[in-house]
Amino acid sequence: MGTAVEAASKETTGSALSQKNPKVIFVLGGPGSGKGTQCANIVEHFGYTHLSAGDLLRAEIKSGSENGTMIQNMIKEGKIVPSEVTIKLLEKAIAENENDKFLIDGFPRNEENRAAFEAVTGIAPEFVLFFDCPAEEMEKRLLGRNQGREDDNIETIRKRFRVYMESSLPVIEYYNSKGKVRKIDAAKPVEEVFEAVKTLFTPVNEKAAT
Ligand SMILES: Nc1ncnc2c1ncn2[C@@H]1O[C@H](COP(=O)(O)OP(=O)(O)OP(=O)(O)O)[C@@H](O)[C@H]1O
Ligand SMILES: Nc1ccn([C@@H]2O[C@H](COP(=O)(O)O)[C@@H](O)[C@H]2O)c(=O)n1
Ligand SMILES: [Mg+2]
Repeated sequence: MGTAVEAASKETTGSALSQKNPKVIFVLGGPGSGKGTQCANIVEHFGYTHLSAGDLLRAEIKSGSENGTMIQNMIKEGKIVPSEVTIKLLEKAIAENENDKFLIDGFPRNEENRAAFEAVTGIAPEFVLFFDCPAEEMEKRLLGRNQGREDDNIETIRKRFRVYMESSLPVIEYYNSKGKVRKIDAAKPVEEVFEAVKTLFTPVNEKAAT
């Protein structure tokens, strides 16, 4: 059977993205750090398409897919869904969109996600936008989010924090060692965070003119 990465790389030639060379930015940070909020701002100002891995998984549950029950159970437990499932959803979303620049939010969440995405798609991110926020602030935001998410309860939030520390931070460290991480202080108010984000998306010549 082999590892997920081996299985994934066998599919590279048949990747749904073989006709496309998209520009990808990974948007990472703890649960509730503000990834979705800031992605919406970036979409509005800079013309990217936002793909949230969590939203794609939740849509897959709603669609009545055969993987729905498994995904629902993993989300309830704050666990990471196997890469092949999430990568297929991301590939399809990228392939079906006419845009060629994407914010991939909440992915890669662990080393398996990272290595399998690279093996399947051959895509390396332009950079990794990392929202750095203290756990107490993230907990407060998640408990106040009020969007009816099944994982916004204190028990699941604690599990998600553990997975973030153990599995997701090492991925951020990996990209940091490659000089790809752009760290933003995400504990500030939304507008201030976006001011910092903007500087990463504004071309250098435009910055000089202002
Ligand atoms: N800078 C901020 N200051 C205060 N509240 C914020 C800030 N950014 C986002 N929020 C609020 O915090 C909550 C979580 O934000 P958001 O959904 O963007 O986080 P996320 O990183 O996408 O979380 P998850 O990983 O759970 O999807 C939302 O209710 C949002 O309105
Ligand atoms: N790469 C991913 C991303 C998310 N999940 C699961 O979805 C949950 C919610 O994700 P958000 O980004 O919307 O917070 C997350 O806790 C995981 O259960 C995943 O498996 N793989
Ligand atoms: Mg989100």
